[in-house]
Amino acid sequence: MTTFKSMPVTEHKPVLVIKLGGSLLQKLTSAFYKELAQKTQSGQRVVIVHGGGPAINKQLEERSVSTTSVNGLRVTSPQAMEIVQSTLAGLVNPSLVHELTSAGIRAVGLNGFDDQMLTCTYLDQDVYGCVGEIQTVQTELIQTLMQGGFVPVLSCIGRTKEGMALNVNADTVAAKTALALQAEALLLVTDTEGIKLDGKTQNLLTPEAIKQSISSGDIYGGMIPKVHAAFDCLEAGVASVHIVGESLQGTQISQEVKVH
Ligand SMILES: Nc1ncnc2c1ncn2[C@@H]1O[C@H](COP(=O)(O)OP(=O)(O)O)[C@@H](O)[C@H]1O
Ligand SMILES: CC(=O)N[C@@H](CCC(=O)OP(=O)(O)O)C(=O)O
Repeated sequence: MTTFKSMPVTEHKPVLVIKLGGSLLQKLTSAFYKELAQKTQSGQRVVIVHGGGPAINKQLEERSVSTTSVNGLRVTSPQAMEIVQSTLAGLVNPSLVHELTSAGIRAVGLNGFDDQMLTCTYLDQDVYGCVGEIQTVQTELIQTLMQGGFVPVLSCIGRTKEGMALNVNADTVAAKTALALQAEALLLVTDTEGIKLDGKTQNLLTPEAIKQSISSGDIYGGMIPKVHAAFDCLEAGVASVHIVGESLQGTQISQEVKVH
């Protein structure tokens, strides 16, 4: 059961949580950053959560450390965890913050250790090693930064109460953060323009249809943590969840199929 600690709400401005997948971080165009800058400069509150799977793979390979994946999650040994942490917090996060600030966005890099933001337990140490299950999202720092006009940029490193770093899938961090902030919308931005079935991007899918496509193997791998993140949010009241490409076009996941 995840608990959320947040500030007493004095003003409730809508928040948009945008998760940038590692698969597209290197490929983001200046048009994308410009659009994001326009959103933030118009007063939209934005929190960015990022992954970095390909960058982690590169660093692991350079150090000859191999990892496997179970249910779309990286099985993370203590040795791999050091590389995950140093890659996400030391390379990917500063590089993204640089791109954002260059586009005029007042971005501030964070990870789950900052003000004890993401407190985790081990998901299942025997199966996954150093992978975290988020127990608490402390939003006070994020809220304070947004009130000051900054854009928090959060990498998906969690911490145990004892101060051990744990690897958390970035889609899950984005979903839990959206829930804690009672965000109006969650955008999971990835390298494909939404969920494709039979080669076609689906504009709208229900959780039921997605579960069937997972069983049939039409939704697999890195898409699985994304759709689970979407289900968690929809169940808990984040009204709008989208899996999109860089153009911000793609698939909306909704309990209801709209009839036009
Ligand atoms: N039905 C599907 N439609 C689109 N992509 C899918 C589907 N099922 C699995 N995928 C895979 O999910 C990938 C996106 O997940 P992932 O690589 O983890 O991205 P990110 O780094 O953005 O989190 C796509 O590139 C694609 O290979
Ligand atoms: C536990 C787990 O799988 N963690 C992910 C964290 C990075 C991530 O989620 O990056 P993407 O956005 O590129 O998928 C990993 O080690 O790859």
